[in-house]
Amino acid sequence: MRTRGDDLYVAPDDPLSIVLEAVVRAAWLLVRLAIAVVKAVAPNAGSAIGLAVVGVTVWRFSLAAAAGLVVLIAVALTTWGFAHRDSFTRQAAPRLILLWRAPLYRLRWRHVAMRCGLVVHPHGVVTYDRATNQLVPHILRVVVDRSGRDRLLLRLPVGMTPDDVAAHSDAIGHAFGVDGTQVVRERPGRAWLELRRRDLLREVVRPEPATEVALTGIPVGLGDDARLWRFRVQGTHALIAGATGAGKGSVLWSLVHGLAPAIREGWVQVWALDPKGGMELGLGRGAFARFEGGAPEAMCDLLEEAVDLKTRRSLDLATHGKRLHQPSAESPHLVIVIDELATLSAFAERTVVRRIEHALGLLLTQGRAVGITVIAAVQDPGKDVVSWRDLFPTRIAMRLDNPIQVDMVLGDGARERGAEADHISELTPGVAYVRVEGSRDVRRVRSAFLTDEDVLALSTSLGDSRAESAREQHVMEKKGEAA
Ligand SMILES: Nc1ncnc2c1ncn2[C@@H]1O[C@H](COP(=O)(O)OP(=O)(O)OP(=O)(O)O)[C@@H](O)[C@H]1O
Repeated sequence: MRTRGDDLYVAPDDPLSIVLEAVVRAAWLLVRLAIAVVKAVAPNAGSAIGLAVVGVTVWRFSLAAAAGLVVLIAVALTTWGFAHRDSFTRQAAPRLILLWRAPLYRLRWRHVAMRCGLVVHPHGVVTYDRATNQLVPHILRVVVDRSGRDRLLLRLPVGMTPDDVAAHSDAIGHAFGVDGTQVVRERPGRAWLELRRRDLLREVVRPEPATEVALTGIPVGLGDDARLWRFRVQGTHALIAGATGAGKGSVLWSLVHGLAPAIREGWVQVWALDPKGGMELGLGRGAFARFEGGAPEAMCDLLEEAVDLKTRRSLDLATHGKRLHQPSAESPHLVIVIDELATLSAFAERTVVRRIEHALGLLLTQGRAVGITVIAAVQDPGKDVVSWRDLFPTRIAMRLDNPIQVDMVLGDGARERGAEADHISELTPGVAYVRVEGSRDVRRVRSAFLTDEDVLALSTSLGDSRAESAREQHVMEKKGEAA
């Protein structure tokens, strides 16, 4: 006799039950996928509107109508792309890419963050069931910019800092298949994670035509954010560190190129010291008001002359009750360029070494307010240079040999925050990392490249204009004497 219980009994290997279970599981998976897609798409207005329009078209009309709409939009965009490539690349391309990339980042983010170890490890008892949701950063915004970077604005969970994100950013970059990453602080509790998909700095950067000069920011190259790299000259000293062939020379020449109009007008002067016998700076010596290339005593004398100038200017400022020097043709801003700081005193006698160190120390500690800027290049930031390093507010790390040198130049933790100067390729001389003024963040840049012909032309034109103004001054003096 069969009981009620026998009727309900279904054998585990019953084909019908297997199919039913598979259907239920598939439906559940689809629902979860749909929820995940909606959650990933919803925060991005563009993707959300696009999805909604397609959904409504299918619902109100038909699938074919929705497909037709998509094809129509695609044809319109392709025509725009062919007809006006520039405006399409500038305006449409980043927005279109964002439509699919933003949801994709959101869909994969939690999994990638957990796998890469970007997780807060809670202390004490975790009572909230879904606590893991709060242990990885939350993506607040995704931005795709024209320079080939995707930027994710993260809200950090309690217990996590931007440095923690930076420490795991390399692994996250690999997971998303990008070339490089960088972390930039936004405000407390938030940080931008920048993922570099295309490297703007792979191409050689040509110098901008030098126009009006502002000593607070001379354009010397390009940043990987597609903005100009501006080099502050006023009120600072700069140390440029890079292995041989890293492109230190191109930073110096780009700077002289950018200063050229002011040099012509006479309110900026560049004095150059090239301890390597003029190999680097000698080519364009016409650009410099003073040049010494090799003899330690002569270089020392030049530095001491600059110290005398500093003393005179300090007295002058004090007499007139001023705190800051204003450059003018009578009292030009002085830029002292030293091509290899470590060899400046390497071959000098002890007394000369002491004089050089004394003069350099005075210029670095007291020169800024009186319109004197020292810009020194160095190959090995470890050797003999460390004692000077802290006196240079602006520091630039070009290609370096090891990660320790990066922190030595840019400051502790700079390497971890993305300044991978030891990973700069030998094939991209001129690429460097610089500290962003007023913050601990670093920026990746490439200096503009002036060929030897450019340097010679610059040197000749600046040399000629200086000779011309010397002639004019001589004539004026003669007239004055005659009167
Ligand atoms: N910004 C740049 N863009 C493209 N190529 C560059 C750039 N800077 C330098 N180069 C190339 O790299 C070579 C080496 O550059 P440079 O002499 O400036 O390096 P350096 O760091 O001054 O080396 P060293 O310390 O040995 O003098 C140059 O001859 C030039 O061909």
